[in-house]
Amino acid sequence: MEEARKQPSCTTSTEAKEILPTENIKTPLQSNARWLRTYKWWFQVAIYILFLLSGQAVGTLLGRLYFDKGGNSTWLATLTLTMGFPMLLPFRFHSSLQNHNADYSRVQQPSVLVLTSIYVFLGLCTAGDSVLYSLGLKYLPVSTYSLICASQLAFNAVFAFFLNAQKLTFFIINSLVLLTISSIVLVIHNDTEDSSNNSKNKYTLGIICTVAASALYAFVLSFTELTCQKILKSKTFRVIIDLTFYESLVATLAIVVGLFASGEWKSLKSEMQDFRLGKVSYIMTILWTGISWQVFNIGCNGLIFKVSSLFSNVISVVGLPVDPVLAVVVFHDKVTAAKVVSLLLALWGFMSYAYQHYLDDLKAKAKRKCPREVTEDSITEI
Ligand SMILES: Nc1nc2[nH]cnc2c(=O)[nH]1
Repeated sequence: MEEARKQPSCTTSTEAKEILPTENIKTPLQSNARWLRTYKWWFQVAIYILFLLSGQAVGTLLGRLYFDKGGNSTWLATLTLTMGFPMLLPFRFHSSLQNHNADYSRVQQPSVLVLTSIYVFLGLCTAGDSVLYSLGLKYLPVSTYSLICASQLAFNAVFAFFLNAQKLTFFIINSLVLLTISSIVLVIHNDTEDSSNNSKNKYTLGIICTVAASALYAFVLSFTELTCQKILKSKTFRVIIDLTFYESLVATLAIVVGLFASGEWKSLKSEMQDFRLGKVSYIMTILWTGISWQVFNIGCNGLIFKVSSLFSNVISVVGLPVDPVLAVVVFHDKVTAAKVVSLLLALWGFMSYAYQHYLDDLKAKAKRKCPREVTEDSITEI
């Protein structure tokens, strides 16, 4: 694979360090600055991972609570994936006040027209993905659904290779394979749920929706990374919040149109009254599901900007077996060997991906010390 395809994302730790111009002569002050920058990067990545995993876990569990206790609206469930965007307003305001951030002001900002087109395009794709995601979940048994959903990693690898020049090393492919097997193990565990009496047509529709959702989701992640690389060229908190805010705003508007056009909104009042935990719990469940998914969205976009779209997707798939384990605590589901094995495989997959980043870091350090001697041979690539 040619040299030009090497850097996968808008900002890997490696890349962030390679921006520094002087190679060999370092004052203690420069070394300290580099050390601080590296640890700041790891800290930010850890926070975004936490946002993604906690948002996904709580959003999924509350979504399940909604349907378990009498909720029935697919459009409302879809809306919760994007409707939490107003909670980002204080962060937008706060980061506007800190507009003097060096990284932000150094990069020439794209025109309003370009930005609006990107937000509208990504928002509509996200709305489409959210509807397909919810329809898939409605028409398919959880097991079949999870199996097909795991394909989003493969879709992502393909999109990231072509759109983001993502390098596919041995450890990254190993990670993708382990994470896919981890999802399959979960499916085996859930096999009994396949006896649902969905009609054949609905089952086929569910499969088509889930495959399309997986492909669209993978495309949205890769396109977001491409936007970061080629158009935004900045990875500040403000840019991440702006993208998440406007993307969710457009997606929410599109989903609200769907909610009204489908006529489902008419049944929401009676649904709230019949909710088994009461009206207040109904509103709280919807509200907190929306907040959780928005936390997930920040984590997801943050990881795309700081690392790569594929890494963001890997973390979200690592989170899949976390949900059944949390359900053991929250819903008193049974602990099974399959759940534990799936979780261990997911962790192993994650470690494999993280190890690749460690190798990239080592390579970057060696390159700084001795720029001419380090070649791409130190990394196994396909
Ligand atoms: N297709 C798809 N849509 C999502 N929206 C939030 N998470 C996901 C996901 O894992 N897959």
